[in-house]
Amino acid sequence: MPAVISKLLDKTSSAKEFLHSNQSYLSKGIITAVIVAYGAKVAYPLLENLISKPNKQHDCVNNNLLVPQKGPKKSRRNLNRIPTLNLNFILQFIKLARIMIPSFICKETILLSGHTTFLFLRTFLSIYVANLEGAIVKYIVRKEPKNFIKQLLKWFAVAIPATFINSMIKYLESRIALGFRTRLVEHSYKLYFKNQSYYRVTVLDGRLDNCAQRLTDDIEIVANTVSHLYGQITKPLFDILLMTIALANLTKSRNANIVTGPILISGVVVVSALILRLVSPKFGQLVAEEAEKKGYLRHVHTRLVTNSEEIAFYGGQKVELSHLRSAYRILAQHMEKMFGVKLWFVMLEQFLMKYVWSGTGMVVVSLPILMSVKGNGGSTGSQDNISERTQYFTTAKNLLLTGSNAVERLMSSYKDVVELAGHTARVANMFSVLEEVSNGIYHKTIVEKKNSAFKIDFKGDQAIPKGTVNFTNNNEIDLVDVPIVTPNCDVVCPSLSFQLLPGQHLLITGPNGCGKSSLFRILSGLWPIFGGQLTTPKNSMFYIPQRPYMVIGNLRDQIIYPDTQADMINKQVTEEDLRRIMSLVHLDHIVDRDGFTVVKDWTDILSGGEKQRMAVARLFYHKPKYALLDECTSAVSIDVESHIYQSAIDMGITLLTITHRPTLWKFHTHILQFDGAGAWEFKEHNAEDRLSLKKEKESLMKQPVTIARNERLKELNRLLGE
Ligand SMILES: Nc1ncnc2c1ncn2[C@@H]1O[C@H](COP(=O)(O)OP(=O)(O)OP(=O)(O)O)[C@@H](O)[C@H]1O
Repeated sequence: MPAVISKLLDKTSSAKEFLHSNQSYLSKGIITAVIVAYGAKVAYPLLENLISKPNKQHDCVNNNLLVPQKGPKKSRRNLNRIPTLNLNFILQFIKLARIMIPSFICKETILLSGHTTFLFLRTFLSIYVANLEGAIVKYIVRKEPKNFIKQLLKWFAVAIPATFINSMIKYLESRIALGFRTRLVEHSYKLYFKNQSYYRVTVLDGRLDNCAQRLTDDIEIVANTVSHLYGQITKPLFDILLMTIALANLTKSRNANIVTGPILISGVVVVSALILRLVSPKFGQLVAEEAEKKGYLRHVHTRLVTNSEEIAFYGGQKVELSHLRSAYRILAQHMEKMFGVKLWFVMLEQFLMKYVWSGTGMVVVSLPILMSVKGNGGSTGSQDNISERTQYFTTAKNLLLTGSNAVERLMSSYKDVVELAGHTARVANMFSVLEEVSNGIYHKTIVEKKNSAFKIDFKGDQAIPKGTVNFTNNNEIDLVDVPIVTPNCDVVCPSLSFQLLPGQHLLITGPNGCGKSSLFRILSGLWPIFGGQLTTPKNSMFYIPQRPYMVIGNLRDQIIYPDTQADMINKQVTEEDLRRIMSLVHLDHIVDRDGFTVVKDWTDILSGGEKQRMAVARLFYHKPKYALLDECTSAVSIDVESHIYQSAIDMGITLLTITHRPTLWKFHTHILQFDGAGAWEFKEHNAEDRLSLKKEKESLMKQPVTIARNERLKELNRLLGE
């Protein structure tokens, strides 16, 4: 608008005179109007959203987010809101702000104070430069080269603090963003690792679609945007405030009491702000959807990397590529849609802010001229008067320009705030879900099973784990009527009871999917129990899966995991001890080859059998009371396997073994046999008996097929767990 005013004034000297006499009314009017307009712009949507009812569209948005179809009211309310500027956003933002700025005096507040000071200084500098430019123009008009050079040198001198202040503003903005991010990351890690939430949130709960995306990208965007918005909003506010004061001082002596212009400008700005508000796309929702789609694409990539060898063996690249393409296409289509709606919104914004406002400025400037009595203010005055007026005009124009830019920045930051709402919603939802999960509250889409022998209690869609878990120092495992229930509330076994004492080695058999590994998950406390009573020794169980996990680090780290080197030293375990353990599992050649300290990608460089033996080395290092062995030696040769089992028993470790290998029977004293239909049998086991059953089965297999033979074979299979 000031540019237009300037052009207009350049063209007509009478207009120059007019501005000279009416600057006060014009500048004050414009500034007041834009402040009013901005206030209306911000306040209107806030009020509107505070009183608005939830949108119907919510359900379909959140179906993508794996939100429970029939979730409890509180969580549904939180997750089903379209992220936008409303009360929910304010509450979520306050929650995050308290994490980002934990106390009145902390690193972040010190950085923010510094940032604010530099923003304030920057505004002062703008006023100083505006005055300086006015003086430069004055001396040009007066043709006074000496004074001109003096002012020009001042102008150059100002460049030094100006560049310093500008750089400091950018530097502090980045530092604040990093500070906020660190606080949010620390908080999220605390929640993510509390009570194994990282496992529970994916397996037992269904509310967070892609935690990794929220933990990384969303947190980063929230921190950066908040830090950026702080400057983006504070600086224009300072600009408007100080420019208004400067302009008021500048035009003090020329006050005019005309109100038509300010009213007209205020009206136009308020109406254009309302139009923009009315047609503004739901940026918060759009960015939340974009983040979700980006998260899915990342998830597909991660799966490909994790399972690259299996995929390569299968030659599954065609299918994987199609998954990746489809995930990318969904993201790209969404972004195209976003760019589309942004395009016409930005067009409208530019049209209203730049052209409608400037047009109104022209009208306001021309009104008093058109309405003034001929002959008034038409004189050109002396050379000095002209140069003074030119200086005055240049300064006022610069101040107006800065002020109007500030208003434009403020108004366009509304869009950023709405986009921030999208990311804030994702991060705040993640925090509340993690908090609930770490406290044992899970929500998942569950179809209630009516005809199960065990009845799960539901509150809404939330299954209530009613069983009790006692931790004991007696080293016994005792289950009384404990059902095996999956996270989807499938009852695999309605009631299981057995007691095991140290030295009683248990063999667990049964068909696939009958609940053998689930029993381990229950014994380890990963899955909640829905009934009965479980007594288990505390911190005395060590689980080894069929596909062992290799940790980042060197060979020593693989053996002692999850201990650290410091723990190992505390336990007075030496590298010599580790070497002995490695030779027990026949892995001494790896120690000779790689040593204990070389960091390698052990998942890739060790064979399947070596990885399993490494996991057993871990068991031997920790020497727990109980070992939960889930087909953990299926890739190990039978002779080494027998040697490993004997060593474990010799170390005093009590074994609970899931295996399909009959060669391992002899190492166990008890057997738990599931039939796959919910029934089970727990009894003492005699290795001799099993051997004779096995022999009987082998001889039956050689006999001709009869009904009696088949029936007996079935029975033998049941007894042998095959
Ligand atoms: N995270 C999970 N969410 C939902 N259901 C699960 C989950 N993990 C396992 N299940 C289900 O629980 C049932 C028992 O699984 P479990 O892993 O205990 O079987 P298993 O007896 O160890 O079988 P296998 O011999 O094949 O390893 C299966 O039907 C399985 O699909």
